[in-house]
Amino acid sequence: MLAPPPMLDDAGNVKVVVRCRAFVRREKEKGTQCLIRMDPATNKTTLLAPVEDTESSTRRAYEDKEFVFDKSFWSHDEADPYYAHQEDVYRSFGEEFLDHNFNGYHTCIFAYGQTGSGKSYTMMGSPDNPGLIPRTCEELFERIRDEPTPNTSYHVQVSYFEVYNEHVRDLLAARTSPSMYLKIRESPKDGVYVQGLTETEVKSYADVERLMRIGDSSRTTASTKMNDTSSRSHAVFTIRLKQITHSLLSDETIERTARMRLVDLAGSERAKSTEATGQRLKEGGQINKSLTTLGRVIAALADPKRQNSKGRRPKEVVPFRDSVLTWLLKDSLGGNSKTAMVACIAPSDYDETLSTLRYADQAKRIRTRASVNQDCMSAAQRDAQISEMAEQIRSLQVSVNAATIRKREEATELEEYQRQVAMMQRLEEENRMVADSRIKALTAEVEELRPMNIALRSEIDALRRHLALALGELKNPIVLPPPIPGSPEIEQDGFIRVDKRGVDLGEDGKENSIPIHSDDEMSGDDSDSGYDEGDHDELAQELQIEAQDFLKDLGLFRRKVGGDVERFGVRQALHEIIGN
Ligand SMILES: Nc1ncnc2c1ncn2[C@@H]1O[C@H](COP(=O)(O)OP(=O)(O)OP(=O)(O)O)[C@@H](O)[C@H]1O
Repeated sequence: MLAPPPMLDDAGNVKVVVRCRAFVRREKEKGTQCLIRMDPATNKTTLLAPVEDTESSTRRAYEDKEFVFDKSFWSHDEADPYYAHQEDVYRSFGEEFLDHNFNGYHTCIFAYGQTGSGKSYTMMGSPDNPGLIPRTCEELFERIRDEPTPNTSYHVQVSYFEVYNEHVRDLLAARTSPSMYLKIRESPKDGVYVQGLTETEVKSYADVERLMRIGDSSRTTASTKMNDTSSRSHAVFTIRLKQITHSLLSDETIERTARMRLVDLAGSERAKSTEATGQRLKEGGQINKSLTTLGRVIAALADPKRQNSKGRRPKEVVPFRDSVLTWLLKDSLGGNSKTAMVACIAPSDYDETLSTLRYADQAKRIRTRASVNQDCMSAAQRDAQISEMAEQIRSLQVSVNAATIRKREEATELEEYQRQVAMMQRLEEENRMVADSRIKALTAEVEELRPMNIALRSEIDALRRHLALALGELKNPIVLPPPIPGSPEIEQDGFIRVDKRGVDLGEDGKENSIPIHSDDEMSGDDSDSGYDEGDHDELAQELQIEAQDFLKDLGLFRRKVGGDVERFGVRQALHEIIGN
């Protein structure tokens, strides 16, 4: 059978208890006066005005202050019959809060007080005197073992983190350098949570003890004037209890999830008392800042105007987000949680103790509205949920597979691309090398052919000059003086036999070169001479045409040589020409 059905929505005030510790060695040595009186019967706590210090220059009027809380734990004098041991504190309300968890409520217990006032002692304690956290965990497993609800399976998870200098650090994760800080997120379903926090499944109290040791050794502590092992951070230990009960009668499944938050806050401190400097002073500043924000949150939540707003939106916005601590405790202080505050006080410090008691007095006016975190599901609904989840898993599997294939394809494509790029680079390099060697070969060839080219040019020039002369001679023939009679060189027919310097002389009367006449003959009737001016011009014209053709051919020849040199290189061009 399931546990008796709890009230599903339970509004109630934050439970506030106060605990006064014993003198520590430092206080005993100083012979410090005890300023606290407690009446366990009425739960009244009185802060006594200190006996005036006659030597002090500042004269201040102190007065006794009285406060009533849900419980006053007198842990000052062990000989006192009302002395509150660790066990008493746990039995008084720790046990009750564990009941709430088994009923499906979220709970939160936080210890508040000045530095060295006994918060860590109350929450964690020592191996000989375990505090609220180990006792709660131990009893949780005892109950699961000894009084299990029939047809119920239990799942317990533990997480442990600290808020140090406004950063969240996982105390169950291996320490890193530099420290790895976690982000805070908020969702409509889960409320405020720490993203990526280690949540370890635990099966026994021994498992929890091991995790507590790991977390405690990782926590940031330091020695100050007020406390040898002062916590420099707020530590949040969370237990998540899930109970799944299946009723065979109705074939229904009931799932209850409860979260227990056990918070050991860093102590408020005055730099003057702790004599902190450097890093310790900075830490102290951050601690005080977050505790001041917690004070403002408590004041806003405790405001009677807010309490009476009855569903209307209260005017003042609670500054939860002003510090990491208050943001994380948003649910515990102002929402779905049953919450308790343990105000720890030192017996001797009037101002600090008064501040703590005022804080606690305000907190007791805060009302929270806790509800049972329970899901009830019929077999049909459960089956539907299972098949819906199976479908979701299937579609996720498909997208994971597709992503894997895509990734693989992308990798192959990338490989191919890189291969192609490398090949292109290789080809480019080879091309460059080929071009280099061609340039070298061409340069050598050009150098080799240069003298031949020069010789050809000069030959062409000579030919051109020669031609020009020949043309000039044809246009303006040389007129020789009339022959001297009796000269052996002049023949009867009036023709000159040209001597060795010019044309072959033809004794035999064979054809010689151009006939040359005397002036007289030329000026007279020339019909008999067989040669006249008209013939001359004709011949000149023919020669000129021939010469022009020759020049044209020469031009064509040069262009062809130029083209071939361009196409085949000099040597090949020459081959071409010679071949032709
Ligand atoms: N109820 C108690 N009985 C005996 N000794 C106690 C008690 N409470 C605290 N002490 C001792 O007082 C000293 C300071 O306590 P503790 O470290 O718990 O203070 P704290 O409030 O956590 O300090 P801080 O804020 O600097 O971390 C410790 O030596 C602790 O053993």
